[in-house]
Amino acid sequence: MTTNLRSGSLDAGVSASAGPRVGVLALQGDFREHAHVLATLGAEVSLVRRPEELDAVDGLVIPGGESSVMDKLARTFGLQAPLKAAIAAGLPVYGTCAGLIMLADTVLDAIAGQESLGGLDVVVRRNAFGSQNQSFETDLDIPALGEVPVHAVFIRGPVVESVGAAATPLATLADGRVVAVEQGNLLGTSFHPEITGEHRFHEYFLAKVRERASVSS
Ligand SMILES: NC(=O)CC[C@H](N)C(=O)O
Repeated sequence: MTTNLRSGSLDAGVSASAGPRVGVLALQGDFREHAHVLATLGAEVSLVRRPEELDAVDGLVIPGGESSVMDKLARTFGLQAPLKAAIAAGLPVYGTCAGLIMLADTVLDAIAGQESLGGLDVVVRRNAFGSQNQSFETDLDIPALGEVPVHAVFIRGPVVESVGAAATPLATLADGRVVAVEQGNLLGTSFHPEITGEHRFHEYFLAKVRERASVSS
């Protein structure tokens, strides 16, 4: 895939404007797709690979990808501790798929030594729906996002096996399994709105970012 994105900034093409400053963790995974959606919605988007790039944003998206790799790279790049500190300090963070795994307090079926950042009071199970060729799409009723169902694509996604007292389920499959959760400034989905043209999750997240940016400015 060709791209104009570089660390810490977004080149013309997906133009930045005076919207809220939102970073996308760009260690691995589909960070370009998130950057594109966020820029389309008017955010001032930057890619985050270094602690100082994290300091410069009012919100962060952790993309889909491979959580065990993202975890390793976060530690290698010295980002794990700053990310944990930012989450604890109330930075709005939205994680999709691997990003949800990164935000979960407890991860089942992790690889040996895999760590999450935590923050979301949930237990998630990796690869809960099977392998890549068992990927599927479905429509979800998500009242918090309006009456029109959300088209959701699952690609080796995690399921939220239990939701602790601090977190709230936002979406469930027909069989009752939880696939989207919220906790204060944290948002996580098992699926990938960034690849379906569905912008309501990003809009919902940007509202949190704007609110926090206005309170802390
Ligand atoms: N699409 C995805 O982000 C897949 C997540 C991946 N299975 C993981 O464990 O991180």
